[in-house]
Amino acid sequence: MTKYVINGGKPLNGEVTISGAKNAAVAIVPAALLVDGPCRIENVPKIIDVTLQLEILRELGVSIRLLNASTVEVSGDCMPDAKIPYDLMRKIRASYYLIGVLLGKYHKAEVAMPGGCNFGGIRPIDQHIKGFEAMGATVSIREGGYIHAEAPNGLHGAHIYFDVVSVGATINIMLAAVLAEGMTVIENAAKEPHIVDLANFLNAMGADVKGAGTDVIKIRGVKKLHGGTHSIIPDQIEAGTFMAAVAATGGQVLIKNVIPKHLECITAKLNEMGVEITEFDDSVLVRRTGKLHKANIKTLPYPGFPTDMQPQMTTALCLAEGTSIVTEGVWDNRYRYTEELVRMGANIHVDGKIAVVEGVTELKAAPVRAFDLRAGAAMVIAGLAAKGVTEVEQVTLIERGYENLVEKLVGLGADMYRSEIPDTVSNSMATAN
Ligand SMILES: CC(=O)N[C@H]1[C@@H](OP(=O)(O)OP(=O)(O)OC[C@H]2O[C@@H](n3ccc(=O)[nH]c3=O)[C@H](O)[C@@H]2O)O[C@H](CO)[C@@H](O)[C@@H]1O
Ligand SMILES: C=C(OP(=O)(O)O)C(=O)O
Repeated sequence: MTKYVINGGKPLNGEVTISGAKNAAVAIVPAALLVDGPCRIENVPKIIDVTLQLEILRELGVSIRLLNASTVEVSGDCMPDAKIPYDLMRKIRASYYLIGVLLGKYHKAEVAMPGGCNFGGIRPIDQHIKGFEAMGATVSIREGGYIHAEAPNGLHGAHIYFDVVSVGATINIMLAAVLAEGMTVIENAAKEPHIVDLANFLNAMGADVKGAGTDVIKIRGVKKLHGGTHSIIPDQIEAGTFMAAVAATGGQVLIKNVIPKHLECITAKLNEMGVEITEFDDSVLVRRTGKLHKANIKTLPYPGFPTDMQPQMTTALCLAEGTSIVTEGVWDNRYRYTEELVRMGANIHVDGKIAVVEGVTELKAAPVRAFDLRAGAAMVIAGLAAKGVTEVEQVTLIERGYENLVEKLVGLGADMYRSEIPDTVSNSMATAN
């Protein structure tokens, strides 16, 4: 069992450098398989989801060289028929990008259903399937939870109108379309920064993708892609998490290696809450000295407020004066973590997609669990703000998406450490209890 032990109640001060974006890296790493020749990918975050994505590529026989701590070189050749272990695929969401990649390059794919954060219900892939079918593939779900997709005559361009704005479906269709015959048009596409980063990567390798970052993306298929170099954008959500942490604890932190434009929706909300933010070219200075004010938040697809920042901001709002209303506009159920905040003295009532947060003057330290990646980040923020010792369990879920979180927070003055109790010891403790 691995946990974080946090002796909270101290402000954060200093400088922190943001790593490459998880949700861009987990798309760009498999996208490298579309390329003939080696691709050098820089600013790759050292997080569990990327490690797993690289392991999946190794299962496909791909050669991967780690050139330094944050640069990998991926060769485009693979054994498309190799069976990737189910257990590996279902550990992360982004494993399903292998469908778009393998279907696009080899015209067939058989991969296990993906995993990822559990928001209490299914995470559908109907829009992905609709897109692949429109491009000429047949898709079926087979025994053992495997998705089988094939297009014996190759994929052709298509006009696809998504019923919902989906990051995953937009990426999967972009991956499938770059080598397809003719033009694919995606309408009602997602506009997140990682969609633009993927398009920039693909274009740097010789693809013809236009309109990424708007809700209409046009992809003209090309015969082949060539190798090259690409640097992954900074992680909007990691930066936002540090911003929310400073809001909750107070203090002053310079957050470096960010694209301030990607943070605007978070910056605007924190300003409303009384947090001062100064933007520089590639950094933001976040400062909170006074009280926090209430704010209402509604999560929406980009450029709206990101759902992946909802738990962290709700945690900061627990300490704001007055009543704040949070509305989750993307997922049906992303409030499970609020039970843990209530155990720390927060006053939150959840009704469906709405959480009503009555501010309290302090949170109290308690043992808590990370229910998922961002829920875990919220627990860390709560632990940093609460006086006393908070222990956060199940932190490997947090490490799916945050590089060196403990080291970065300790560098800002947090009093915390990562405690690893070998499984045999923790199992015998559980039995004794
Ligand atoms: C690896 C990755 O990038 N994960 C992110 C990605 O997840 P992911 O790509 O899974 O999320 P989507 O954007 O696809 O989901 C958005 C909404 O669309 C619905 N939907 C999605 C696909 C589909 O075929 N049918 C359908 O109805 C989902 O249930 C959800 O309500 O975007 C989410 C929304 O910003 C983020 O929370 C995740 O961090
Ligand atoms: C929900 C998230 O990730 P995933 O889609 O990979 O589970 C997240 O990054 O907050």
